[in-house]
Amino acid sequence: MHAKWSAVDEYLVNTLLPADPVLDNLLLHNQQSSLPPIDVAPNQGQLLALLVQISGARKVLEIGTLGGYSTVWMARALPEDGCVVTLEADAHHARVAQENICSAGLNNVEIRVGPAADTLPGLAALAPFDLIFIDADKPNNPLYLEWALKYSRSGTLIIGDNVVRDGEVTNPESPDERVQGVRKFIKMLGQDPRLTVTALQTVGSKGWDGFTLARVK
Ligand SMILES: C[S@@+](CC[C@H](N)C(=O)[O-])C[C@H]1O[C@@H](n2cnc3c(N)ncnc32)[C@H](O)[C@@H]1O
Ligand SMILES: [Mg+2]
Repeated sequence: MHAKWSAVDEYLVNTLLPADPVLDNLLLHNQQSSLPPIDVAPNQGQLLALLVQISGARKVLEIGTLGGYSTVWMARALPEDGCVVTLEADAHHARVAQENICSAGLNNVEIRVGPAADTLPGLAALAPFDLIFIDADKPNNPLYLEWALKYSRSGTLIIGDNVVRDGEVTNPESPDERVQGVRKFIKMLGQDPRLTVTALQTVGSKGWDGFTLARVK
């Protein structure tokens, strides 16, 4: 089944998305730098870019940079005065991301290095953000949602990545802390009267997963 999911993704990406040597090189550089291939898929990157544009976002906050693949998708979609602030705990990942962002010719991205729990409190002066993409260590998703809400305004979009985890998200007894973090995150989203929220499962080149999409009322 997975082979077919990947084949469909390949077909859709090749048919719908323009060839993009900058992003191809970015992924190659990530691979050569031994980064894990856990970036969003190209069609999901394009979805993030579309969400930036549809929402008219100018200020984007990303939690979890890796090599900056999703960062570049969002940064490119911004208007001229827009910016992405992206948080990364791993100094090597952040260095590779910085190189990738320079190679992509972008000057609207700021990487803050350190555990997001430590760097988030320093972003108050930049808030509110218009779009917040949560894609880091999943056990901390509940904490990141609290910060996202603090740094939001009416209309802010909050996106949570990798919330299905091969279906394991339905298992309340899961010993996996990432699953437990995501389960608590989803419960918080569902119970928060400030949010309109949905979630979608996805299959494709990245397996079986999904994301949440919330809008602050
Ligand atoms: C799934 S990857 C991000 C993928 C990226 N958003 C993309 O799609 O191209 C998660 C990243 O979060 C980082 N990370 C893990 N724990 C973190 C923390 N406590 N604070 C900030 N970043 C963290 C990891 O080092 C990793 O680079
Ligand atoms: Mg992800």
